[in-house]
Amino acid sequence: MNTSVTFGDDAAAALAGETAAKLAAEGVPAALAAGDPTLWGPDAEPEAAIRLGWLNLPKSSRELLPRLGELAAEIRERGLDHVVLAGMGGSSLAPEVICATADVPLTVLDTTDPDQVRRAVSDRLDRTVVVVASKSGGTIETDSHRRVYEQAFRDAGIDPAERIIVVTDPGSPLEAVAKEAGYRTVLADPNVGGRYSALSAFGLVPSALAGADVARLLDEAAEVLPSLAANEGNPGLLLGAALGAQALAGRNKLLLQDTLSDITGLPDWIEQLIAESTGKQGTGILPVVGADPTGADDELVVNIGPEGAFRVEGPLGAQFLVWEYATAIAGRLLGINPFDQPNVAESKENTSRLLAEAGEDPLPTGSPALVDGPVEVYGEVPDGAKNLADVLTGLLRAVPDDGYLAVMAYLDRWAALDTPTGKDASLGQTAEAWRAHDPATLRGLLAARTRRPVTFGWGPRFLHSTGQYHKGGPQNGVFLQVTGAVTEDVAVPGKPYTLGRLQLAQALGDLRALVGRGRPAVRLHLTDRAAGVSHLLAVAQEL
Ligand SMILES: O=P(O)(O)OC[C@H]1O[C@H](O)[C@H](O)[C@@H](O)[C@@H]1O
Repeated sequence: MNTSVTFGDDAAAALAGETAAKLAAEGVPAALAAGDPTLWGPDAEPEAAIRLGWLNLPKSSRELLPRLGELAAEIRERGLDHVVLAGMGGSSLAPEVICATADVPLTVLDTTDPDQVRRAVSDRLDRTVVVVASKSGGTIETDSHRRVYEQAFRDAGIDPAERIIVVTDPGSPLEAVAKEAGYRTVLADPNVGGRYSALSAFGLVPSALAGADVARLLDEAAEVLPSLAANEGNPGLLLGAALGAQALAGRNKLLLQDTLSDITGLPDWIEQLIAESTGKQGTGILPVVGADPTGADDELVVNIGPEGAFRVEGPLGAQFLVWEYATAIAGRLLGINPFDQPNVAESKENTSRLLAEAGEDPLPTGSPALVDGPVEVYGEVPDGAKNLADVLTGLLRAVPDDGYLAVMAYLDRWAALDTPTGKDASLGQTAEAWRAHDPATLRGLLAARTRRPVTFGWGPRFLHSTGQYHKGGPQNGVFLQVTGAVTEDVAVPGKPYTLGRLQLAQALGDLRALVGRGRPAVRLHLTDRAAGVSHLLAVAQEL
């Protein structure tokens, strides 16, 4: 199956073509194919030297296939048909797309929300196998999920060693834990960064266990691989040239559309790849998922699939590789290191500090600037703001001409599915009821009231994705956090914090990093989650 990049208009095609030709004249495709770490300048070289393994994965990951086949057969034989993946960012976004595209069920756990974690843990525990995936082996969310599941299995009289499978880098603290506990472990290629790991053990292990055809994925990637070494007919070069050159020309908001392709949810994966790779040193490309084009000057619309002017067509395995390649190329054009994420650590450190300093006391939330029904508003609100509508209007007004509004919801992603719909409700009515209670609906409501891009992220998931861009990219973002009261918390065995406390500390830690940069940022706290979401959406609707 062919992989192609198509441009809608002559100007866009010419810009991409000229830029690609220049890169080809500099020998970039051959150098990248040979794994040359000098392509991003001397500062990036040490990191690039250990981050180009993704170019070999279509071949090297084949070695994993027999083991994956065995593991999948084993869990099937033991009747374990509920696969849970605990992993953040690069350790879960690819399997989510792979499994959604293959239409096989996978429960992804990339949250600290107590309700959402409880929802997963109380679902078919007797038939559950948990893949604990972390490259560094030190990610706090994933560590917490492992601890919560270990406890839940023990409480149910199940030996965790029969149910937990670990994917990590050789030598990580998680590998040591797994060895000690007797967990089956698949070690990943350490020369591949998290967000470039779709075709590594991180992408393949959970997907294979869930029933996706991962051999086919590698075939699809292997088919496009030879073209990535070429100066002509190289879709990765052309896409990267387009993304980089367009961003340099000011079109640095990348609207990702998923229309009529056979692939489900690829924009969420691209979002992390592009935002974390390019959003640094005050520059970068902001991916915007789920938005309609507004025609603004800084907007670049790219479609996955056969629709639209500027589009990338090809099967999922090839798309992964082509977008990774394109991101590396765009990084070179933007003059940044596409393999590090220097500003992600800052929020993590703030979170740890907040937890350590508070001890057993409540976290330092401050007092609300105003209260509107079930919504408390924290942070700087516009002068004279009397209610939530004034606050939202103020935030929208604060977005600069070249900026964006980021909505970040630290809530249960699936809570809207609990909305009672009545047993005779049609599919359409049910979907409408869910939409009306889904915090993600806020994105569209606010986007309808501004010409600037509005992004939406679930916290803490986005901290491992667009969070890097928010803090490291151009400082023109305006930020709206939503947190919610916790009525039933989840303990993290062996740790002094609960999930609810960790979640709030993550929100406050990131807020601190944003406010510290002088960015307008407000936290809305829902004292009653369901009522708060309804109120928030009703107010946004009426703006
Ligand atoms: O796989 P892990 O080491 O647990 O990392 C998971 C994620 O967290 C980090 O914060 C990075 O910013 C991401 O790029 C990474 O994918």
